[in-house]
Formats: sequence, structure tokens, C-alpha cells
Amino acid sequence: MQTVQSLYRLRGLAHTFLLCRASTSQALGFLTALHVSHHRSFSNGSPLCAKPRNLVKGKRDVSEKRLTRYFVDHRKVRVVGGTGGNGASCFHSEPRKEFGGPDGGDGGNGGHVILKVDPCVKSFSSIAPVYQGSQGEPGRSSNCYGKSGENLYIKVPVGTLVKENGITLIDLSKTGEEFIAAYGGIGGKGNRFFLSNENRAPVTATPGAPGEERCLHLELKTMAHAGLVGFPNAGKSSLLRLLTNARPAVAAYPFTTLNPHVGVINYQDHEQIAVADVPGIIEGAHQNRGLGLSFLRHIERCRILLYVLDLTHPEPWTQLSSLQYEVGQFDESLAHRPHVIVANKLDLPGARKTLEHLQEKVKGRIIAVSALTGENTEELILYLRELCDGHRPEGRRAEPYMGW
Ligand SMILES: Nc1nc2c(ncn2[C@@H]2O[C@H](COP(=O)(O)OP(=O)(O)OP(=O)(O)O)[C@@H](O)[C@H]2O)c(=O)[nH]1
Ligand SMILES: [Mg+2]
Repeated sequence: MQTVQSLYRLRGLAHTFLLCRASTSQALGFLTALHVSHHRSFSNGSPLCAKPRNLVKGKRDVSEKRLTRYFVDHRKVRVVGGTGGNGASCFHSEPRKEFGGPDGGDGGNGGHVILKVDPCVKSFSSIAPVYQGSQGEPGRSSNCYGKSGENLYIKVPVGTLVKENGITLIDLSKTGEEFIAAYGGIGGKGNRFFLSNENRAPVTATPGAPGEERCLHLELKTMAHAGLVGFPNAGKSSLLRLLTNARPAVAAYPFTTLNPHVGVINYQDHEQIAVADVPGIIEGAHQNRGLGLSFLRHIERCRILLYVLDLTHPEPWTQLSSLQYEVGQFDESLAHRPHVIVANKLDLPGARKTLEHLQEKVKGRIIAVSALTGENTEELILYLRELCDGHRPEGRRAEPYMGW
């Protein structure tokens, strides 16, 4: 009987894992998360996540292939404001009122084309190449003014840079922020407008002005507080999965991650730290080796960098200097950002020995973790908060992350 019961229990467990679509390593991560959250419930007053991570239901793994198809972080767009409506030229006509005078109304103004930040929009994939604002209606007789064209809103993600001829016009970094990309044309004047003592019967009416036309370049720079930088396979995505509710793909081959992923660490005092995972960097990336360095623009705004090193590598300190060199080639200021070294894969044999060597060779804070077992991730979470608090304008709380 007991055997039957335990068989049922096992089948239940297997079913749960199937539902979670977990592979063996994910299953281990799942168990680890259970362990971590259990541990956390005892860490009284700890600022760690209130919500157990890795157990977010209904959030599926992101298919990198699909994401690559839909993730567009550059877009050229032509925006044309709506043309103003023409002014009308007509005269009042009524029985027994022969010379009623001019009564042509003005045309309505053309609609603007406006860029608006929407946190639900993740990339420029749904942005069309051309946007034309709606036209203003023409003026009519009896001094009727034409209706102005409706404004056309283009939804863009948080962190959109709008450039024109290489010059940045605006950085749309706040939810709901708006930018008038192209003004609509002014409506034409009706002949009533030209009535004067000198000219009691003007026939002149002006046409509506054409809308402004611009060719803009939209560029997306992901908004996050901390960025994960490392060689391929170092375990950046595994770390992001463990620390946050993001679900980037994890696999044992290099360049699994092809697009930026952002996850959020929720602290018990409602502080949030957004962490961005980007593709791996290899030596010579500045010469376009591997996936190049252009994706680093997604961590350009990060206040803190997390250099993720692989402790199974015989000399992880060389990995670190290569990473810092490559990052510096992309942007000198990025190389001098506050950072922490995350030595990953502590659970693997020989990792502790390599860690000792790493500690001897490298100055600065090194936090050794295992993204697979969750070992020591608490220290990383707390230190990340410390760093974030230390690099924030005095007395200011972190702005809540609005980019998901
Ligand atoms: N044993 C062990 N394996 C790990 C650990 N962290 C990651 N891995 C494994 O290392 C492999 C690569 O992990 P990823 O998280 O995809 O690495 P990545 O840095 O995101 O790689 P790219 O996306 O290719 O740049 C996967 O097979 C993980 O299961 C760890 O702490 N311990
Ligand atoms: Mg990855």
C-alpha cells in the first residue's frame, strides 16, 4: 500500500514538473528556489524578496528564436503631421438679403504625430515605417470652422532615444512621457477672415498648411539598474532566472541569449532593482567577433555592472580583464562604473580552489555563487542593494521599475 502511495506521490511530482515545462537543470533550480524561499522566511526583517521567485505561475520560458524575430531595437520612421483643412470661400445667402457678406469658415488644424511611452511595449517591432497624421476638415459656409485632425499616438517602449540626423532630440525614459514628433499643419483661413473696411466682399481663402515631415531614428536603450556582463555560458541567464522572475533561455551552448532580458528583484521594503541580461561577450568583440558589442547599449544606462565569471575556467581573472577591456572599447565610462565580480558555478568540483586564486589575483569585492543551487545568492542580492543605495542621489528612493 505504501509503495502504491509513494508511486502516486512520485507521479504527482513528475506531473508538476511537466506542467512547469522544466528540464532537469530547471527542476534542480526549482528545488533550489524552494530551498531559498524556505530559508528566507526565517531571515527575519531581511530586505529580500517577499514573493518567492522562480515560482511565478503562468510565466513561460522565452524562446530566443521567437524573441529575435520580434525584438527590434532600432527603427527608422518617417512621421508626417496632418495637413490643415482648407478655408472656405462663400457668401451668406438668405431670401431678401442680397449681400449677406463673406461667411467662409477656417479649416481645422492637422493632427500631430506623437510618440508616447507605453510600458507594455517592449520593442519597435510593431512600429510602421511611415505615420501620417490625420487631416483637418475644411471650413464651411455659415462661418463653420473645420474640425481639427485627431492626434496620432505611436506607442514606444521605455528607454526610447529619438534621434534626427545623429542628434538626440529626446530620451523617453518615463512611462506616459510624450514627444510631438511632427506637428500638424495650421488650417487655412476662410474668406470671412479677410473681411475689412477696404474689402467688403473678399473671395480669398487660404489652403491648409502641410504638416511637418521628419525622418526620425528610434533607438532603444533598455532601462535597468544593474547589468550582467560575462563570457558566453558563464551563467548570466541562470543568475537572472534565480534572482528575478525573468525567464530567459538557459542552455549549455554559447550565445544562448541573443536579446536583452530584464528581471526585477523585489525587496521587502518595496524597493526594486532591475537587472538586465545581455548576450555573452568574447575576446575581440569590439572587432565584431561573436555578437559584437552593439548590444551593450542595453546596459549603458546601468548604474552597476555585474561581471559574471565562470569558476570552471582555469583562469577566470583573464576573463575579467578581457571583459573590462571589451566594455571599455565600447564606452570608456562603462568600464569605470561601480561593479561587483560574481564568481559563478561554485558547486562544481575545483571551483573553490579557482576562487582562492581569483581572490589573490583580483582586487575588489568578489561574490562566489552558484546559480544552479542558489548558494550565496542572498549575499549578492544584499550587496546589489547596498551598491544601488550608495549610487543614488542623496535621500532618493529607487524609482520603481516601469519597463516591463
Ligand atoms: N553547475 C552549474 N552550472 C551552471 C551554473 N550556472 C549556469 N550553469 C550552466 O551553464 C550553462 C550556461 O548557462 P547560461 O545561464 O545559459 O549562461 P549564459 O551566460 O547566459 O550564456 P549565454 O547566454 O550563451 O551568454 C547552462 O547549462 C547552465 O545550466 C552553476 O552555478 N552551476
Ligand atoms: Mg544567457
